[in-house]
Amino acid sequence: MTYYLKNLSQVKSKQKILDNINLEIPEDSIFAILGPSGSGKTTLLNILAQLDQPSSGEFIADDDNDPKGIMVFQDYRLFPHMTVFQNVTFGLRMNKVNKKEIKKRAQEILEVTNISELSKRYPDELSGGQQQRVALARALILNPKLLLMDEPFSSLDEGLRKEMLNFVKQLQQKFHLTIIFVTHYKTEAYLLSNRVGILLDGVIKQVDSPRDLEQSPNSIEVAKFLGQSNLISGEIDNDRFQSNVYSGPVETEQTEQGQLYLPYSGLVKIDETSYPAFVGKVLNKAWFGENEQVIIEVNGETIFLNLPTDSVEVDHNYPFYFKKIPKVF
Ligand SMILES: Nc1ncnc2c1ncn2[C@@H]1O[C@H](COP(=O)(O)OP(=O)(O)OP(=O)(O)O)[C@@H](O)[C@H]1O
Repeated sequence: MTYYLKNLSQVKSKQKILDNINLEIPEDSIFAILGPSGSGKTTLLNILAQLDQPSSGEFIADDDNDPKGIMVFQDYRLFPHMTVFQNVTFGLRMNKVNKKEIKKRAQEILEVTNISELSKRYPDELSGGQQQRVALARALILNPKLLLMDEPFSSLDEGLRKEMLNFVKQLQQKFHLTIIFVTHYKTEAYLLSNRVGILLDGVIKQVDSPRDLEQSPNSIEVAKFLGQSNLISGEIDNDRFQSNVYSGPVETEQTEQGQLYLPYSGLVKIDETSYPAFVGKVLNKAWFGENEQVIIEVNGETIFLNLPTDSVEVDHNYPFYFKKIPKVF
């Protein structure tokens, strides 16, 4: 089965919040939607969960007349006066499923989500991570085909967030779920999914793998939103770029002026390739694991790069290379 978002638009208070969204999401996969605050992520998920109607367009599936996602909310939305067991089984009780079946399903789901021993506690007796597991269990017990996750881990600290992301990946594989996960954290989107859609001002600007997004953003808006890149202004003459940092061939649609896109990671290397970039002096570097953030000076301009640890030394000059012909927006 494949889910299709076709020409989806949403207008509220005469303001266009979503503008002609078209997406194809195969079942048994995780699709991440990455966008800043206010870009329309929640508005989109509300439509996919049938909590709201779009102004135009449709959400359909080729094997399901009435596709509807189950939401897991950012703020958990647990019922404070109910125990974990009562929260998790709420949907089944509302659907009048018999008690024996409820108990059996609850046992399985509580175990899978590692909260069996918490079943008698109330939400205010749980940590944020535990509450999020309860919210997940409450959704999973309904056997959803499509799970919609709205920034579910944004209030967790970094370590726990990574743990929960891994957990979601495991759940996806175990239950063959289709998950649409919205977030404004790039690392969350990249860790979870190999297919990420960038939502800016209600428009899906690009859908690609994390690597392709980083190495080949299709617009300066996407490049700026992804951050972690140097943008160098210069002149263009016959597909050749002229600037203080780099002068040479580029890939561009601009004709007079543009900005050279140099992401911190991935495009500029110290290893020799066919595309010489520039010579720079290392001013400073900061270690973070296998990579270092290196600050270099090129003809008076400062450039940030992530390079393999110990590949350069402070106060030395090095020739740098591009992996491929760089892009100018
Ligand atoms: N009912 C409404 N009437 C008018 N404007 C609305 C309405 N609902 C949302 N908006 C506006 O639509 C835009 C998108 O809102 P939405 O909540 O979908 O964004 P978001 O990407 O989920 O943001 P966040 O990450 O902060 O939750 C915002 O500018 C918001 O103010």
